[in-house]
Amino acid sequence: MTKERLYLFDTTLRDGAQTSGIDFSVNEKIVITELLERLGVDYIEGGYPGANPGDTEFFGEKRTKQALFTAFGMTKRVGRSASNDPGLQQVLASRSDACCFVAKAWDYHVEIALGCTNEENLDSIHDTVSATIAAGKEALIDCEHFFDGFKANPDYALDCARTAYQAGARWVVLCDTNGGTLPDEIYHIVTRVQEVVPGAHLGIHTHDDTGHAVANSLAAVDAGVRQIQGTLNGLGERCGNANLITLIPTLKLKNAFSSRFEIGVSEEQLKDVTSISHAFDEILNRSPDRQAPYVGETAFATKAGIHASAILKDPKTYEHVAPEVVGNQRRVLVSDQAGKSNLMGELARVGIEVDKSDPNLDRLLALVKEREAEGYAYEAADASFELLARRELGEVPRYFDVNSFKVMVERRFNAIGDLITVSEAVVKVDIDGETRMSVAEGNGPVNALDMALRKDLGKYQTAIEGLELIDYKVRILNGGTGAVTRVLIESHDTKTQRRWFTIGVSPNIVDASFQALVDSITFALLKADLA
Ligand SMILES: CC(=O)SCCNC(=O)CCNC(=O)[C@H](O)C(C)(C)COP(=O)(O)OP(=O)(O)OC[C@H]1O[C@@H](n2cnc3c(N)ncnc32)[C@H](O)[C@@H]1OP(=O)(O)O
Ligand SMILES: CC(=O)C(=O)O
Repeated sequence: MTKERLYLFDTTLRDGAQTSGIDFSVNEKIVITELLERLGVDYIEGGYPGANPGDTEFFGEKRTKQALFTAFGMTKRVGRSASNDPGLQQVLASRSDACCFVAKAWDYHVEIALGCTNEENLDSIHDTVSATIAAGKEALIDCEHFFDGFKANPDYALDCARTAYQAGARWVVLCDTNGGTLPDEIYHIVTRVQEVVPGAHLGIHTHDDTGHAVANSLAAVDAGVRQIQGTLNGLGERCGNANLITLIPTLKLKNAFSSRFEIGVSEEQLKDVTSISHAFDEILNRSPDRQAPYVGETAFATKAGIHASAILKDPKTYEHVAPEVVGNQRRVLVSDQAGKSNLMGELARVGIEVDKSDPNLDRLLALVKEREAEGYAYEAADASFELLARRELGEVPRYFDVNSFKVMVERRFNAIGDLITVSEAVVKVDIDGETRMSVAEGNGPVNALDMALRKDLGKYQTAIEGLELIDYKVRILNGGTGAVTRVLIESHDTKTQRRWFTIGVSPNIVDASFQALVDSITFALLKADLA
C-alpha cells in the first residue's frame, strides 16, 4: 500500500514565542532553525515580520535550506485593499517561501474583535490568499477558533474554510485556539469540513489546555487532515501547542500511523530526537522534563524490582518501543523498590559485571535499602551509587581522608561600612600520611567548603582541575525535630564533559552537603583512575 505524505509544520518560533517568559533573540532563532532542519520538519514558521524588530530582521534573509521558510501575519484589515495594508505587505515582502495568515473563523470574533460583517471577513480571507499567491508564495490560512466557531455557527466556519481553499490556499489550517476541544469533537468536525475542503489541503493546530493537544492532532489526522502544526517540547501560548517531539516518534513508530503515513523525518533523524529536545531546553535555559514521553530521562527508567527482573530477561516486557530508536537509553534504577535485577542492571551500566548468586550483591542490596530508609535516594545520585557499590567490592582507593572541617558564617560591616555576610571554611585532609590544611572564602558556607576542599589535594590536583558544581538541591525529609536534610549535588567536568550526581544525608545541612562534596571529588578521582 502506498503511504500518504503527512506534513509537519513547526511554529516554535511563532506560537512558541508567545509563551510567557520566552523571548528569542535573532541568534537563538537561527540556532533553533538549525535544530528544526536537523529534525526534518517541512515548514518552519519563523515569526511575524513587521510585528517587532527581531522578527523583521530574521526575515531579512532566507534562513532555511530544506524546510519552507514561513512568515506569519493576519489577514488584510477591513476597509483597505491588500496592496494598501502595510502590515500585510511587510509579511509578503519578507524573504519567506510561504505565508501563513490568521483569519477569524468564528462569527462572534468577527463581530467583537474585528467589528465588521461576516462578508467583509470572507473578502479579507479571499484577498489575502490572492495577494500571497500573486507575490509568488505558498498561501496558508490559520482558521482561528475554528472548532468553537463551528460549534456556534457551522455554516459560517465552513464558509471561511471554503473561501480560503477556493482562493487557492495550499493549506487551510483548523485551529483549536482556546484549546478546549476534545478528540472526539475534533474527529467529528474535521470529517464535516471535508465536505468543503479535501483532507489533502487541511491542517490542524492544537493547544494543550486540556492536555489533549497531541491526541487532538492524531484524531484530526485519523479524520483526514494531512498537515500537523506543533512546536519543540510543546512550547506555545498558555499551556503550549501540540508537542512535535512526542508526535514524531508516534507517527514513525506506531503502526496505526506508520503503516499509512510517511513523514519527512528519517530513522536516523528519529534517533536525534532526544538530543534535539534537550538541546532546545539548553537554549531556553531550563531543565528537560524528566518524564517527557520518548525523550525524558525517565521515559525508559525502571524502578520496581519485578519490572527490572523481567527487563533484564527481555526489555520488551516493559518497554513500548526500544529507547535507542529515539536516541534515549534504558535505565534500571536502584532504590528501596529494587531487587537484585535492578542492581545488576545498574552495575552493568557502569561496567561492573556481577553474578546473581554473588553474596556481594545481597550485601549491597541490603545496604542500599538501609541507606534509603535513612533518606538517601540513589536513583537520583548515580555517582554516589557507583561509589557505594565499588567500595563494597573493594574497588575504591582511599585517595584522601578528611581529618576535620570547620565553617564559619559572619555578618559584619566591611571597611567602607556596607553590611556583608562572609563564609569561611577550613578543611584538613590526610594524603599519604601528610595533613594538608586549606582555608577558603565562598559566597555561602557550602561554596566555601567546596573551595577549601579542592584547594590543595596534592598529587590529585590535576585530576580535579575541570571540576565544577553546577546544581545544588536541598530537601527536608521529615518535619519537626526529627528532620533530616538530603542534599543533591550535580557536578560537571569541563575536560571530559561528564556530569554526575552525588548525595549526602544528615540532620545537619552542612554535614549533608559536605558528604555530597566529598563523593563528587572522589568520583572525579575514580573516573580519572579508570580512564
Ligand atoms: C491565535 C494567535 O495566536 S494569532 C497570533 C497572535 N500573535 C500576536 O499577536 C503577536 C504579534 N502581534 C503584534 O505584535 C501586534 O498585535 C501587531 C503588530 C500584529 C498589531 O499591533 P496593533 O496594530 O497595535 O494592534 P493590536 O495588537 O492592538 O490589535 C490587533 C488588531 O488586529 C485586528 N485583527 C486581529 N486579527 C485579525 C485578523 N485575522 N485579520 C485582520 N485583522 C485582525 C484586531 O481587530 C485589532 O484591530 P484594531 O486595532 O483595529 O482593534
Ligand atoms: C493561529 C493560532 O496560533 C491559533 O489559532 O491558535
